[in-house]
Amino acid sequence: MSARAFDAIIIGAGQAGPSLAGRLNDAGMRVAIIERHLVGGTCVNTGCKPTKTLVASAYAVHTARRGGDYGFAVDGPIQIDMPAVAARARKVILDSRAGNETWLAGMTNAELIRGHARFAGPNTVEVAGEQLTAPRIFINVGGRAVVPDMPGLGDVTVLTNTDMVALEVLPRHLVVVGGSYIGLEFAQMYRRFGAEVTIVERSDRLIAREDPDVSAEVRTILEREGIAVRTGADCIGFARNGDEISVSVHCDGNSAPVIGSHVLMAVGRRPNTDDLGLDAAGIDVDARGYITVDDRLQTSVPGVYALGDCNGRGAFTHTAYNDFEIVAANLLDGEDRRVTQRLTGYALYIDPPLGRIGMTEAEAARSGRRLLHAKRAMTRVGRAVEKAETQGFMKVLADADTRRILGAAILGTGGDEAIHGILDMMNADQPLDALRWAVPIHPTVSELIPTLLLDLRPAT
Ligand SMILES: Cc1cc2nc3c(=O)[nH]c(=O)nc-3n(C[C@H](O)[C@H](O)[C@H](O)COP(=O)(O)OP(=O)(O)OC[C@H]3O[C@@H](n4cnc5c(N)ncnc54)[C@H](O)[C@@H]3O)c2cc1C
Ligand SMILES: NC(=O)c1ccc[n+]([C@@H]2O[C@H](COP(=O)([O-])OP(=O)(O)OC[C@H]3O[C@@H](n4cnc5c(N)ncnc54)[C@H](O)[C@@H]3O)[C@@H](O)[C@H]2O)c1
Repeated sequence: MSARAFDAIIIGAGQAGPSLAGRLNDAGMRVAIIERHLVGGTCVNTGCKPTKTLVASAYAVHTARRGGDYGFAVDGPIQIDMPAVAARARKVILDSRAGNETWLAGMTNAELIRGHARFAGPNTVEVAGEQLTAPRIFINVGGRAVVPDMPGLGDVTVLTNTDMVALEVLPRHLVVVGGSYIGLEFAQMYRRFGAEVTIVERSDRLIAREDPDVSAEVRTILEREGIAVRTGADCIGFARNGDEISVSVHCDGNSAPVIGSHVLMAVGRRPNTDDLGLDAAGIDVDARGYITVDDRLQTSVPGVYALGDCNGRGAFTHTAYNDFEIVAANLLDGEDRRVTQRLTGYALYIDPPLGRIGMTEAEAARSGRRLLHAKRAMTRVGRAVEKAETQGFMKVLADADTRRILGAAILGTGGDEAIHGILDMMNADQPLDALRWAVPIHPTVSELIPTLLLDLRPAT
């Protein structure tokens, strides 16, 4: 087997790899970046980008159906052209992927190598019949959908996010197993495209990592659109039912199974670390297969780093990108950036979206702090009223002694954007009082953030 030496090897061209290749390339290092499938990884090809494109199509359809709320009528039922909807998502994927490929091709010191990479030793990776060596290796291999061994699964065909973003037909009835980010986003968009939709969730509430009032409001929003929600599903199993699939939900024997034409499995993701030869390099993983890293993202082997979803320290595009920023700043800019300095915000892209940052109420209560709390319904937000999008609420939690915000949720129109006002304040480590004289723009959702902070009262 031939061997080549590089200054750095990057495994995976997802959300951290290409940006890191760019910085190392600019620093004059000879870089190999290895990709076994599609440049851009999950976010570009089967995750954020196609789903948010589909969410936008579904929003447009939904708004058209609500014409009466805005003073217009559409002549006849709204016709959905699913191949055209899918083609729009495909174009966004292909443009983004091509942009990434062109960017990589323009890096004069970096070489994109196509193939599956596997460690042969601490400094050695095998790919496409070659051995590559480098003193620094960066693992950015991401993850994939979990399809657990559930009763009857071998007898039916189920879909994952990868299949869903390429679907060109409208399911008669989509059964979504898993009521968290992936499940909820697909459930609402397919309901809006016209499918019957049932969500089957094992926990006793949807998106169970959030506070119970968030879960309850999300459920109300989805049920209002005609989505059936079956929580506390203790007996999920699958069987063929003619051309369709029967999904059992409860063990009690009284509740009917759901008969669906399509089933989406959205019960979590697992890291792509099982076929990477990590043993050959002595790189440690945890019980769930995530690569163990220190605060600067170095693995158990000096010189080998793990970035993005595969290190279990984040599960978002912005956390993968921030991993790149941390590693690049430490290696190239003489900084000392650490992952524990990161405040992770995120959004759930149902409509209206949920913007989130910091602690939930349960986490804040466990912290033992004296808490302040404020909540405001979106019916009391002028911008939401004007847009006729008044579902949801915004709420904030603060520490009564330090007067720092601990966490916030904005479940409402523009919540994914407005949450940044709070996110930025938390990052700047400013007290609540810093917003006392802020003059936000009217009419916005953000303009209610200072008002919300003035409403803070001791939590009961
Ligand atoms: C349906 C869905 C919607 C999402 N929506 C959002 C969202 O709205 N916002 C958000 O922040 N996040 C979202 N995410 C999460 C986001 O996509 C991931 O957090 C992000 O892509 C992680 O980036 P990464 O670089 O760690 O891995 P990835 O993007 O998965 O990239 C890893 C790359 O490594 C390659 N690879 C793996 N193993 C090897 C190997 N042995 N050799 C060579 N190459 C290899 C893979 O082919 C892949 O290209 C979503 C995810 C899904 C599934
Ligand atoms: N908007 C976003 O930023 C966004 C969107 C989609 C995905 N993502 C990322 O993708 C990751 C995965 O999302 P996800 O929704 O697949 O997973 P998840 O881990 O967030 O939720 C999995 C859900 O499935 C349920 N579940 C787990 N095992 C089950 C089983 N055996 N049977 C029945 N139900 C079961 C859980 O109770 C949970 O509700 C997220 O962590 C997120 O970071 C982010």
